[in-house]
Amino acid sequence: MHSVVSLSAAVVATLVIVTLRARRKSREAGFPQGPAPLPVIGNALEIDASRPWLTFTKWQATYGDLVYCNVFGQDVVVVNSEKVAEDLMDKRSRNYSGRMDMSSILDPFSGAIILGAVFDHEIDGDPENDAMLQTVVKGTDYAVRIASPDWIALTTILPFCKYIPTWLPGGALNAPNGKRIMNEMLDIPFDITEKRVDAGEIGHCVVLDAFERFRGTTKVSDFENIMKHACGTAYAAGEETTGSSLIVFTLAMVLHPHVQKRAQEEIESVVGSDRLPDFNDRPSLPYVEAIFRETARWRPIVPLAIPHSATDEDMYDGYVIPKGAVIVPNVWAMSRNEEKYPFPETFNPERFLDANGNLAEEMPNFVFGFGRRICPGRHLAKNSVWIAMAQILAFFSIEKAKDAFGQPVEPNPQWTQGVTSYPKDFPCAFVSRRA
Ligand code: HEM
Repeated sequence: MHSVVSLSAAVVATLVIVTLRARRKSREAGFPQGPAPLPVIGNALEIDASRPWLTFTKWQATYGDLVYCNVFGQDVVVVNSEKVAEDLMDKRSRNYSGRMDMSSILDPFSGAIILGAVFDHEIDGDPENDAMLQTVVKGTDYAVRIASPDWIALTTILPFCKYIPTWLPGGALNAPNGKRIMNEMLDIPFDITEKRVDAGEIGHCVVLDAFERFRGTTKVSDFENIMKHACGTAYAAGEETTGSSLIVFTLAMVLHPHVQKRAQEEIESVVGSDRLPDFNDRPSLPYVEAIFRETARWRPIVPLAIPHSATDEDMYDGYVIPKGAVIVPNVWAMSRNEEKYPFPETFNPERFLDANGNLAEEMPNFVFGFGRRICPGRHLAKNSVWIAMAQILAFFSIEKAKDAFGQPVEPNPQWTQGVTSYPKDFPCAFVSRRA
């Protein structure tokens, strides 16, 4: 008994000493403040693997806008405010535009949008039998799953999990199988589109534009490979984010019928009910615009953006940012800035308007990231999400679903976990407002 107690005491004492040393080391190195790391694993156990932005936002109260932590030996610097994010990632973009060495995971997120815009592809008939759609959906689904924080954490600790055969439980994310899925996502849409380009059957789209400008020239080396990656990632990045924004919007409308009603009244007074709103109406629909902005702020769909990395060591505000550190823009914390957005948990489009109902507060552009890595699809997203919202509001009322007794069902959705965060399926009803 005695020796067990002494052994435990020795282990505890050793852990305390190593922890204190690790903390002293990071203080001496001049890193920003942060929680004390444990040996080897650093702060990994303290971070909520499924919603890390909540942990980082909690740390902001204790350590401020720039927080240092360590995850399995990797330096991580979390940026919790828009100002610091702009100072580092916009003004010193050259140093903070690297990505972690995770390109096989993240590349699928660094692309453009929707099959129509990229490939001039129309989904004809049954989506289940649309080869292009099915290939990219499968690829995107795989990419989203392997980029989730809990899968990354698990495979960092137990790398063999990536190789569990597909026929065993847990084998759905088998890496060689995933590679095949991802290759198909790159090859199949491109091959289909190339044939249509050659047959002169294709309308204006990203691929046609690139073919006209670069095919057969020396301006781009390895044209086919670059095009495949650009187009494959295009769908992944565009579809997931645009769709997620509309799901958040749907939830907000179900939960806030008075907001929806005011938007519909605005549309009716400006557009009437004989046609749908279009882009020319946008400046005359400030309340719809405010809903669009508040949706982006209320539940940012990419709560930690996509981490950057520091190319070289840097100094900021007296702190050292180590070379190679992962820089995490905590978009979630920025959206919870109470000075700018009082009662941030409340969905309140009026916060973007003045007393006369005119737009007064800018679009929360931080939801699109920073610096050289800022989302290149943001202009497209700002238009495609807005037009979808405006036309849905004009055509439908989004209401609570009713149960078997005709009683409204309160939505209480679960949220997806991963690079993007949005509500999983929840009951609601789209009721047509037009005969
Ligand atoms: C509401 C919709 C969208 C949101 C909230 C969003 C957000 C983001 C964010 C936060 C990043 C990371 C930026 C950073 O690292 O600082 C990003 C990257 C990216 N987004 Fe978007 N995005 C949206 C729509 C789109 C669309 C429609 C496209 C394509 C047409 C797109 C293409 C990309 C690409 C290619 C990157 C990677 C850029 C790079 O690594 O250099 N996004 N997006």
